[in-house]
Amino acid sequence: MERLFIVNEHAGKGKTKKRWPMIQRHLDTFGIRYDARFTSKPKEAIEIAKKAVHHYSQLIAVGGDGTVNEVVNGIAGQGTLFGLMPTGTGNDLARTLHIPDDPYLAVRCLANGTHHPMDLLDINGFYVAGAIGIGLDGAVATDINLASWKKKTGTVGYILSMLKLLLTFPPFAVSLQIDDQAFFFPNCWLVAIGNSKYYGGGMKICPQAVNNDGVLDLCVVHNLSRIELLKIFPSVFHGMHVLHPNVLCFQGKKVRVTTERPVPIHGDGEILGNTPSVIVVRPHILNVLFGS
Ligand SMILES: Nc1ncnc2c1ncn2[C@@H]1O[C@H](COP(=O)(O)OP(=O)(O)OP(=O)(O)O)[C@@H](O)[C@H]1O
Repeated sequence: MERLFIVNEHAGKGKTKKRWPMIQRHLDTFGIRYDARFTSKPKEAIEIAKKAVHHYSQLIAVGGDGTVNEVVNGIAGQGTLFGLMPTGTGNDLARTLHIPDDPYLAVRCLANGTHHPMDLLDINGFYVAGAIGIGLDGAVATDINLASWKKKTGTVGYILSMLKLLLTFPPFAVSLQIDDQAFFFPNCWLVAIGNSKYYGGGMKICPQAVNNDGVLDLCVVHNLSRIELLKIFPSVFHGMHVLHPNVLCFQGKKVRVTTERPVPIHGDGEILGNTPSVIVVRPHILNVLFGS
């Protein structure tokens, strides 16, 4: 068998459970033969994917960005083709790869089989397909992941967490070593490192990021009052925050992040511990199926 679908029925607050039978019908319509495995607990998709690379030439994640990152971590560097059916809440990688939300159109993309190599971010041996956030947004991700009702309410939970942390999270001093250049920001809110443009369900945090250019893009938000930060926040959905003089963009291949106190890190919404940290771009390490 050529294709394995790894299905997280818990992704998308019940959406995946409803969508999977539709996806199956469309797969039959297109005459696509496949096997399917369902995850029974968090992180299991990594193990399923690791074993499946020996038996399948294509692995397709059915879920959101959490499921995507788990499958990606099981297959990166193995040459196995990676595809996805977006049935999660945020679906940021699907947005980047132009894979439609509609199950019929998503299956049609898969049937067309257009693929290209893509870069990934490597943080302490863990791969991230979209973007990493350090500081304020890491604290927001932590807050949401700790309160399951906030996860369930989606955007409402996100906005409530963001407002709470905008009022309470203290800025931090950060040293960045980007390749051979050193920077210091004494009053920083967040450092985002993008392989792709999006995180957090459509926030264009690193608008210049291209996921197959062999470089990582950084966005540093610093030296703003809480009120100013609140004011520029909506502009991130259009990537216009980078026009503000206190939002700085950099590019590189490797970044070392050192902070005066440990601050939280997330990768595509999953909690990845605290600083200090080193993030490296791994060029063309994953072959991905994409839409038109
Ligand atoms: N059987 C399971 N029971 C509970 N949780 C699971 C199970 N299988 C996987 N998970 C976890 O579900 C979490 C959420 O999945 P995922 O991120 O794909 O969906 P989402 O949060 O709705 O979408 P997005 O990340 O795009 O917003 C993942 O962290 C994954 O580890």
